[in-house]
Amino acid sequence: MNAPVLPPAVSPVAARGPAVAFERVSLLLGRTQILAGIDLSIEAGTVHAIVGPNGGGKSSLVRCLLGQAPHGGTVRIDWPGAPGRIGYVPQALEFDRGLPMTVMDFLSALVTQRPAFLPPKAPVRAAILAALAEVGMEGKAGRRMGALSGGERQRVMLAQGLMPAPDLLVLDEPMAALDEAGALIFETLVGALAARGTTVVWIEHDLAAVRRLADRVTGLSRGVLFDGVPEAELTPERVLALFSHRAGGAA
Ligand SMILES: Nc1ncnc2c1ncn2[C@@H]1O[C@H](COP(=O)(O)OP(=O)(O)OP(=O)(O)O)[C@@H](O)[C@H]1O
Repeated sequence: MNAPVLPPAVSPVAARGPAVAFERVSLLLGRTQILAGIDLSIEAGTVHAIVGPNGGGKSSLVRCLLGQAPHGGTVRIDWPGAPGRIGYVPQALEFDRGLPMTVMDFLSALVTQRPAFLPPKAPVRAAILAALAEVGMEGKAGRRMGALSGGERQRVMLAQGLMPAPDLLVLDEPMAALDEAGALIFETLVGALAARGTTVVWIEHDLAAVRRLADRVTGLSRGVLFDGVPEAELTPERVLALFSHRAGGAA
């Protein structure tokens, strides 16, 4: 029998995610200073939320973390042992309504090395179906990506971030298009990942969800405006100051 290609989406095996350190991180795009002097520590195995106004640099910060932006300063990912798996759920993506690609095609193209549109091998197919079930998308593997609703697409993106279970999970506004049931599924998944020691870096606008789920929260608007435990940091005054802060401007 072939060894399974992918472990279950969320395995109960104890694991520890990495710590992440941003040291004097800056990002200049054109003449705009997107990030300036970011010093930030994300502890291993914590759920760490990043909040802030539109354009404040949250997605840019995670692009620096993922090695996708030409930043200054240092980003360190300190793994407890050998480097583990990084999962990434990007901000909502649009798909052409006519795109002839099913949910199964899309996920198997992302998680296997096989040419797109070839049916995945049985263990991969089983892992994809399990991940879809975890995000409440059972029975929808044959649907076209272009025919999904925004929330369904978001659930598929979440499923791909879980395959296989990540040790570091980076989420960019994962709840944006989710309905109440989807938000509940998301919260349950984050709880399960936190319980297995995954480090979760989570960009979010829903501050109530951040209060419920996050161990720590950073307020970001070009620089770090606050950083700490949500109950202590998310005071009405801090939130008002953060969201009225004007980020960007010429360097
Ligand atoms: N490739 C780019 N070139 C120039 N400017 C960019 C580029 N990408 C992003 N920006 C600018 O960088 C700033 C920060 O964008 P970013 O997407 O990081 O913000 P954000 O905090 O994630 O915002 P939102 O909450 O709206 O998603 C914005 O002003 C944006 O216009």
